[in-house]
Order: sequence, then structure tokens, then C-alpha cells
Amino acid sequence: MTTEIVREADQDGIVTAAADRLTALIAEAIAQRGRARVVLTGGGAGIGLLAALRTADVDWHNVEFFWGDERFVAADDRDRNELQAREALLDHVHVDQALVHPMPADDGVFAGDVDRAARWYAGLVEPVDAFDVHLLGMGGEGHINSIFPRSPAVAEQAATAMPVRDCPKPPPTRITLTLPMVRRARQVWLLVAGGTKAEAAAAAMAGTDAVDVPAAGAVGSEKTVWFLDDAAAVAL
Ligand SMILES: O=C(O)[C@H](O)[C@@H](O)[C@H](O)[C@H](O)COP(=O)(O)O
Repeated sequence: MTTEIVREADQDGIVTAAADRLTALIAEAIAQRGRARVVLTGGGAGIGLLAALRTADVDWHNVEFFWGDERFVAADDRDRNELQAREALLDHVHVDQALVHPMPADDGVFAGDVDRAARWYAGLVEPVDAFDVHLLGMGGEGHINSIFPRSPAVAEQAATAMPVRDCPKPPPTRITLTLPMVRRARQVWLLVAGGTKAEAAAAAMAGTDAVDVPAAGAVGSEKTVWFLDDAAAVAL
């Protein structure tokens, strides 16, 4: 298990570096296993990466997509990570829709029932023994996915996915993969830009308790890669 730091000048640099590497990682996974399993996230860097991949030379038809977290709002709400990912990338490339696994929205069969929606997604990801890469952004206090410091989600050891209520970052109701599920990824990539995140990035890499800085618990089974811009790297 190794940790690598990729340092770039700014968020655009991070996004470009991550897009190049992801293109190579997907090709390698498809060559070795016939399919690449990628977990997407929300946030500026995560969605920016998807937009940057639009013109990449990738065999998208053999990529399976999961989400690390999602806002439990109506499917057509602009807050949906799924909607943003579709607009940034999935609507523009030749994906196999049967391999695209968004988290449920707060309409249709799961309307009003985030617990059932999260249980359904937990059942969907449970059989996946290894994602090839789990992409993550990080908040200034160290949250990843919708796993916030000192929350029920950060303490969860059994479930693969769970509901989140009263999330400090709006919208308040969400679904998230848990840290044990994040750690099932061969590689975990954290895309982090900006000085407001420097302290949490340094604390996470120094091995702070994940209860206080959830990103500390986000490690890949083979490799963890931190993509940091200069401002986010000042406290290392
Ligand atoms: O749904 C979300 O909001 C997220 O998945 C969240 O974990 C995000 O990745 C971080 O808050 C970083 O977001 P930024 O890259 O925009 O700072």
C-alpha cells in the first residue's frame, strides 16, 4: 500500500494530471480484467475532471460507473451529482448505460425514503470486491463523499452505503458509500485544491484519526494518490 503526492500549480493542473492518469488506469484495467470500475464523486474538482475527460481516448463502453455519494433530491435537480456527471461527461461519450449505476433520487420508487434508497445501493455495491479507482474531492474540514467529521457515517464499520441526514454541506439529505467501501478500491484518488484545505490534507496524510478528518480513512488497497495544488500543499 503506497501513498503518492502529485503536486500541480492550481486546480486546472490537478484536473489535467488526473485526467491523463485516469485514461491510462482505465486502459490498464480493461486490458487486465475486461472492464474498469470507477467511482465518481461530486464537487468542483471531481466534476471538472469528468469534463476534462470528454476528449480523452478511452474505451468508455467497458467502463462501469458508480457514485461515492449523492444528494437525495429529485433526479432533475441541479444539485444531483449524477446530473452534473452526465452533463460533464456521460452524455458525451459512448458509455454502456447498463454499466452506469447512479444512486437513487428522491422521486420515483424511492421518493421520501432515503433509508430504503441507501439500502438498495448498498446491495448493489456489496458484490463488488474491488473498484479500480475511487475518485474523491475533500472539504476544508476533511470530509470526503458525504462522510463528515464526527458523524454517524464516519463511524460506520459494517454497511457499504448509508443515508446521511443533517449534512453540514447542503443539501442536507444524502447517500454515501462508507469508509470500508472506499477502502475496497485498488486506488483512491483525492483531488484537492485551495488553501482552505491545506490543514486537513496535511492532517489526513499524517494519519490523524478519521473520526476527526475523514479523508485520513480514505486509502486504496494498493495505492492512495493525493492530487494537490500548491495552495493545498503548504502545510505538508
Ligand atoms: O457531493 C459532494 O458535495 C461531494 O462529493 C463532496 O465530498 C465534495 O467532493 C467535496 O465537498 C469537495 O468539493 P469541492 O471539490 O467542490 O471543494
